[in-house]
Amino acid sequence: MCSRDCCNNKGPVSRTKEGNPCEKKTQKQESEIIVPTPQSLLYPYEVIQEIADFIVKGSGIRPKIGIICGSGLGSLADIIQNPKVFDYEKIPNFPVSTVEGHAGRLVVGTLEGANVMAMQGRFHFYEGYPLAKCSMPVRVMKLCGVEYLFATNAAGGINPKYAVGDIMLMHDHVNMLGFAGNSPLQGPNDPRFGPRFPALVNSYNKDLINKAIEISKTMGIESSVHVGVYSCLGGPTYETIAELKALRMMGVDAVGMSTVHEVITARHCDMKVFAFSLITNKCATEYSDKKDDEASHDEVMAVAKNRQKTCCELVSRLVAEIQKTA
Ligand SMILES: O=P(O)(O)O[C@@H]1C[C@H](O)[C@@H](CO)O1
Ligand SMILES: Nc1nc2[nH]cnc2c(=O)[nH]1
Repeated sequence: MCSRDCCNNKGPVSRTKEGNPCEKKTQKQESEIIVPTPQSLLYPYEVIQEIADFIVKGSGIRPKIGIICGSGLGSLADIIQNPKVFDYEKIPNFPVSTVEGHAGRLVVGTLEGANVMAMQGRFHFYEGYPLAKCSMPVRVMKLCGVEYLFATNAAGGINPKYAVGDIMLMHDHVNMLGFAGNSPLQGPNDPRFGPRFPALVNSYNKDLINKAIEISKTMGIESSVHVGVYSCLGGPTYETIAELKALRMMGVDAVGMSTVHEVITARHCDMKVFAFSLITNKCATEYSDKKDDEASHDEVMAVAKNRQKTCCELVSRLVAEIQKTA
């Protein structure tokens, strides 16, 4: 609210580059101008290092594989042996999870003999966090020693061949937030993390995709496992029919609200990436009055709960493969 008697503006005073137009500019006011912090400066290297040291010292483990649990897939962290659990609130400079199905804990331990750390709860853009904050834990993983990122998510299936409960191994993405000029790497680049202009072709490790396909055959689930393209939108709304049609025309097979900025951050610091979507709902691409066509978080959570055993087995077996060849 503007406090000047001369002013009729009773709304919130917005501090733009030009300042409040109804106040005379003074020297002091110039210094009050708020310039948004570039995303890359939100978590400087030293802060990430501090968080990583806290986790490595606190757990006594240097993890090689980092796992991000998607909505309703927190059980991927429950299978970790000898777990050392860190609540996000207790980790210095860590955000908190605000979404149902994302517990807000970091679990460090072993899986199939490999040292791993898992985020039971990720951060989303729609929670109000900038992308660099959403993907900051990936950099923490890197400085903890992580070489492989496993990112999982719940997603809507746009490809008409996909059924609810299927798994889509991600082999590429369409970065819709990036199209709009938003990136976790926006701002000055710190070369200790990676290069100014990272390439993203081959972001999704082909060997790991092939291994996962082989594993799906031994598990007898190969007919419900696909390889496809994921796209991340800002959320929290699910998509309109027109948006889904447009995404399908662009070659997108599954749509969600996460993962892409984590993958960008991981590739920037040269981590090997494996990612999959659990198809929790089918996205309608034609107009109809059916209530069934409406996505809901309850459905997402219920399907994830039903399929968590399969997802856990796929992840454990792939970790075992990596450990075997280490
Ligand atoms: O964290 P993920 O991407 O798995 O969660 C998806 C996107 C939203 O957070 C939520 C919507 O139901 O599921
Ligand atoms: N954007 C988006 N995210 C999801 N997460 C789970 N299902 C969906 C969906 O249909 N759309």
